[in-house]
Amino acid sequence: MTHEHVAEKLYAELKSLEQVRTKEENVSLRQYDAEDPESVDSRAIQFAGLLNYDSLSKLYYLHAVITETLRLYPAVPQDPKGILEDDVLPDGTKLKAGGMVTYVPYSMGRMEYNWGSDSASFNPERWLKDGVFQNASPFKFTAFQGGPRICLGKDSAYLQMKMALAILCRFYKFKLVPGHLVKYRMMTILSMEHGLKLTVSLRS
Ligand code: HEM
Repeated sequence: MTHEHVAEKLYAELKSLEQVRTKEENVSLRQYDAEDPESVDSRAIQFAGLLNYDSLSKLYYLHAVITETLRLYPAVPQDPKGILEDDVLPDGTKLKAGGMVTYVPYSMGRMEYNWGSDSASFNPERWLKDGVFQNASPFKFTAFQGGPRICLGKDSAYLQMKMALAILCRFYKFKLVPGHLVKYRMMTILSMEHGLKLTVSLRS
């Protein structure tokens, strides 16, 4: 299923970055205009110059799109643990040494109990309140695990994903090749059975 309205909303958010460029930034970016100011390379370099920790942290819709993607398609879909000693979980479940216990972000991200009746829908808006991103507990949104062993690279991962996606979604449109079968393979890392075939076209 395509979500063209999401791509257009994201594009609008990214375009708005260009309007808040300061005088100083315009001056420092001018050097790239010299050769061919209209080439996509030149414009992408200029745009990349607008991306920094502060500007990226205000891209709430982009943050919501990434988080909603990881809710439905967590990079680590299931996370098993070996049991070293007999133990009892807070709900009374008894664990035996030598066994395994697994939490499953793929299923937890789709539970109506957690996400409501539209849990299966891709809806970035669920993460926004008055346009501002609202975090969920890491025990509800478990793509990065929670507690003392939570992913140490979470912020770094968001920064990298936001940087790459901001440039790609500002300059290109992506369309799924008609008839291409999108199928996931559940492994330690969620991967795609047949890859993801897309047509890429340049935005103006
Ligand atoms: C979308 C990207 C990422 C996802 C979904 C993700 C997810 C996770 C998950 C689920 C765990 C827990 C694994 C376990 O049960 O032991 C984990 C641990 C960890 N991640 Fe990530 N990760 C991502 C990117 C990164 C990046 C970019 C870095 C480094 C810059 C990183 C560094 C770590 C480290 C060091 C741990 C081990 C923490 C510990 O056991 O104390 N991760 N990550």
